Amino acid sequence: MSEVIATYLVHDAKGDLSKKAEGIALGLTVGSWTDLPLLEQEQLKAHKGRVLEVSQLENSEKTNQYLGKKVTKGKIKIAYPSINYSHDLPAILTTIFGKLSLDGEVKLVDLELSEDVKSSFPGPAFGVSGIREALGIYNRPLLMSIFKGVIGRDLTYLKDQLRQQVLGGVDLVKDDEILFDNPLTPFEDRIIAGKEVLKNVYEETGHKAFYAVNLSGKTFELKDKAKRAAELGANVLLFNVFAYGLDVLQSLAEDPEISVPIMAHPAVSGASTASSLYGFSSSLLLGKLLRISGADFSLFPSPYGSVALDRNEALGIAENCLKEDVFKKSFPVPSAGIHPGLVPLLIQDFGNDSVINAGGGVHGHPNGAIGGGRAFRAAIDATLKGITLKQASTSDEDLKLAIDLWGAKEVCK
Ligand SMILES: CCCC(=O)/C(O)=C/OP(=O)(O)O
Ligand SMILES: [Mg+2]
Repeated sequence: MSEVIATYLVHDAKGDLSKKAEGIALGLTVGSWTDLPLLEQEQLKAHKGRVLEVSQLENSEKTNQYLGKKVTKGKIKIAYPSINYSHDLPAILTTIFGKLSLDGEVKLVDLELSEDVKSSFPGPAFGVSGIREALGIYNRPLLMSIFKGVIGRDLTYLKDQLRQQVLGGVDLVKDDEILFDNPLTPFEDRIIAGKEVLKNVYEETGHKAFYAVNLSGKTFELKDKAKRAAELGANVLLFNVFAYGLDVLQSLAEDPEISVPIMAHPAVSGASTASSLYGFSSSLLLGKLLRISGADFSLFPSPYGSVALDRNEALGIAENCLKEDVFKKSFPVPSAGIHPGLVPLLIQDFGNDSVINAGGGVHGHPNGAIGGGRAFRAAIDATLKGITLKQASTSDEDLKLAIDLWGAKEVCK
């Protein structure tokens, strides 16, 4: 069947979940049903939403108190025939969660696309395998650092900070998502300067690294900027997807002239995902929908960082990034407040096909960004060898300084 199946989490005051489900299925497709003449019912059958599942879940009294009413919590699955909409996310989301997103305690927690609908989406152009091949790294998580304190600084400062980070052994360096086009470090100049620094470090040390430059500006300027970035040899485009929209990401990812990996930043997405009663699940928005729309990397708050995400949600994002599908896998990038002492947890939870991402955890190291990068690399190496960080720190000063400063969350084997 050519359709999209939506799964909703609902908290319904009327208490009749089946009636609510039927109301949604009809209301978002053919409107009223039973009072239609039989002939019309026959004609509209192909367009009617179908309720696939209704299950009541255990509700908490806390939710009733919060809402000031007794509600019934439930999971509802509804199939929407793809004949009703064009196979793009704006149409699909408007159909399955347009008016409904405004109608009380309803959260969209999953979307399943039939194979023919999936064929309208690009998925990651490079994916985990393509990024690994480009970097020549196959058997460990990637390590990424983040420019910090570059706003108001010039290109010389940016180049030096990039050099320090890469000399520490990181595989990628990303712009912070709040660094936009600006007169001191313009977008194109950052790409050119970044390539120069990365080339110099590679020639000096043999260490290869990529720079993810923040693609920003007005929506209708993005494509030309991205094409220019590709011409200049940009390694990766960082993109604040949710300040623009998933369909804008897709338009960049599927453009053959923009053959550059895209790194999706979750900025602004918290407005849509933070509530347990409304909006989207993080695993759907930051995992599945970013992947089908073409993100090669998906950044999200880790379960133990400075803006911690619920652990199951964070694991759900990673699962949706990596599960076998027609699309290439996208790299999950648990982030925010990450330091070398968290590496065992990160590898336990997210495995090798992930990117360990840190700003303060690199720049805040007593030996600077070089020490921070080296501490992370030592932590990754130790963890993959089954050695505790404490053990490893006896022979690695940078790692010792990091866990003395930030602690270490060892994972008992
Ligand atoms: C979830 C995105 C994290 C991010 O953008 C960022 O800049 C993290 O910085 P640190 O928390 O690692 O300093
Ligand atoms: Mg940031």
